[in-house]
Amino acid sequence: MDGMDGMDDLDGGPEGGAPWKRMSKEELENQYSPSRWVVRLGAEEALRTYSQIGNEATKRAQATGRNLLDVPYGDGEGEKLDIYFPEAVSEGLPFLVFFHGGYWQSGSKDSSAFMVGPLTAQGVAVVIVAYDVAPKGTLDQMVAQVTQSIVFVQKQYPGNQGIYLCGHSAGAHLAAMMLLANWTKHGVTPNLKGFFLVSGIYDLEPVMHTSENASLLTTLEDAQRNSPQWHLKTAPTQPVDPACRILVTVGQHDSPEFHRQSRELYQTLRRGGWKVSFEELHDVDHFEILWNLTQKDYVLTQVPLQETITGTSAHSPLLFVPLFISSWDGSTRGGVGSVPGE
Ligand SMILES: N[C@@H](CC(=O)c1ccccc1NC=O)C(=O)O
Repeated sequence: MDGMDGMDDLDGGPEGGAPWKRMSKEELENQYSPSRWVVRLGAEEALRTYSQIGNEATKRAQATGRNLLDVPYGDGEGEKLDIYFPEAVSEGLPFLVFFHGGYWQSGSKDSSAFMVGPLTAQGVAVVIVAYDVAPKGTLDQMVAQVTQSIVFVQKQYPGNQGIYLCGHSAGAHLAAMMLLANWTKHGVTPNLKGFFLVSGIYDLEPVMHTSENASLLTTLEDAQRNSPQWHLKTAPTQPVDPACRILVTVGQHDSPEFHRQSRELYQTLRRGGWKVSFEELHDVDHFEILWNLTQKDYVLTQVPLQETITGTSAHSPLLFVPLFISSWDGSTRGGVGSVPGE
């Protein structure tokens, strides 16, 4: 079940120092440019397709279901969220709250409703959160906004059947930062039941050294303060709800650095006592991993698998899991950090 011991030391490794520290500037740049690793499209085309699929999914979601759009969760202009409800009215709904990616400097809630169709069809309310990307927002502000959005959902829907956080890429970083949140400060403890962390970055130090993102993080202190991997390693946290689960996923075609980031977060969380699973998703890149979430069929066809992996009821938003593993062909299960039956 383990098999990964000895691989999780951020500053360890046979030659000493994290692997990225031995990379040339160009190599580091390459490792942290997800679009350079796509296999079926060119980089530009992949980014364009990603926006297009996100836009279309959002238009569809807004036109077909019950929703509340541009709901303010704070006083700031950018502090808005969209809520998409399932058709069946129910007292206590599970909520999936999604944070988009875009390297903390692009992306928007208006093109990120990828998973709304399949999840609302399964009885899950989906919340897509906007936050102030750079240069308007700093990382500290984005983390504060995301925290506030979750507090808002809990206060607005105190009878919810669980809040499940999902983030992609930079959004997975923001979701993972919520593992460290001090909720008592906010006067409410959200009913957090699960985290779905998709192709995220959890140690921000290497990002400091990439051109595109240098403006986000100017000091090592900024990077560490905003690195869930760093905090969880030095001061492990505990879930408020012991049943809370975490799924850390990365696409097969994500870069080796993205793989390392996910694996190391998984290992640190496992050591800290969290109920965490790791999945490398077969034959998907950094963007396709999210496109798959628009595909309703996967939910319906993979229910038995979902039961196996999560051990939860068929009406749980962990139906998300089968979406993630939609292209699973049997050969990647049980691979690197996966914890069968957990
Ligand atoms: N300039 C980046 C863009 C990028 O990383 C990205 C784009 C859309 C959604 C998520 C992304 N990555 C992490 O947040 C790239 O080379 O792919």
